[in-house]
Amino acid sequence: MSQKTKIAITGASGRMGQMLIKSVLETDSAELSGVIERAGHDWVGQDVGTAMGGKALGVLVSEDTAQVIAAADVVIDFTAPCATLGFAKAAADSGTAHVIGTTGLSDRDIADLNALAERTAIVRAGNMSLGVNLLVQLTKKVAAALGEDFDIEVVEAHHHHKVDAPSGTALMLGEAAAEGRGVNLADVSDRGRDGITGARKRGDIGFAVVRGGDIVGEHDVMFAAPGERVVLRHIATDRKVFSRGAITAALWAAKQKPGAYDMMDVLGL
Ligand SMILES: NC(=O)C1=CN([C@@H]2O[C@H](COP(=O)(O)OP(=O)(O)OC[C@H]3O[C@@H](n4cnc5c(N)ncnc54)[C@H](O)[C@@H]3O)[C@@H](O)[C@H]2O)C=CC1
Ligand SMILES: O=C(O)C1=N[C@H](C(=O)O)C[C@H](O)C1
Repeated sequence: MSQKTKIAITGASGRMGQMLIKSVLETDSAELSGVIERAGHDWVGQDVGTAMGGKALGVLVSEDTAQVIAAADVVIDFTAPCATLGFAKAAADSGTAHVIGTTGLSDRDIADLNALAERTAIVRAGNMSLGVNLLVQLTKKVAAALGEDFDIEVVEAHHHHKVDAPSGTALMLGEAAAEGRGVNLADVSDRGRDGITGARKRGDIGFAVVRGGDIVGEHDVMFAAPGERVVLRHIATDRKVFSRGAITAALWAAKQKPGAYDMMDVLGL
């Protein structure tokens, strides 16, 4: 019988942390080897199953990042940028593969993660769902096919707890559109319209952000020309789509050499 992949989860009490724990438990080829929460959190020291309101799982919530990560084949991390960098250092030190869903990372954070990926496999994506990664590919193709007569706007909507904007997914879609057009997103990105902005600049890629209620995650890429519009849309209604993608990435990452990977590598898209 082949051995199960040992998976550790960070941010155990979070919206995604809890969803990821459930997804690991539903995966026959994986076992939950440990869970981490930030130091001083109420859940630390409790059985994670009972902390989540269910039956005991025999896994205690730990604040000992290095120990939990070293004991795992792969750590899945959907938390916050400052925490993710610390987890990545621990994962590189122990050679544990690292799947990162955290968004809001700065260019500097990403450069630091790429350096750490020389020591272990890191899979990072602003969205781990199959549908969004397909949408990224479609966006690149449509942007390459349509010229600058089509203004590109990325519109995203999320729940009122979300702390970063535009979403990681919106930025992935913007990057894909820019790549399809053969331009750098940084040169054409328009992220903050307010007041007398002047007319839209031809070739810009605009971003618009909605925050409200319990919206799981919705993304439109609009190509708007005089007389017609093409709209590519993804709507997530259940966080399971992200956690299932992350488990697929984790099982894949555990077998990879050190390197920086994304969901396109995992899914072969
Ligand atoms: N890539 C993807 O497919 C997806 C990414 N996300 C991203 O995942 C992240 C988390 O989202 P949610 O679960 O909704 O947030 P949340 O606020 O519900 O949970 C965040 C978790 O991180 C922990 N945490 C925060 N700061 C920490 C620190 N300094 N050290 C240790 N732990 C810390 C918190 O205690 C909490 O358990 C966000 O960046 C979000 O954008 C969310 C869904 C899908
Ligand atoms: O914070 C969220 O909830 C989500 N974050 C990711 C993002 O920033 O794109 C992915 C998903 O849309 C949900």
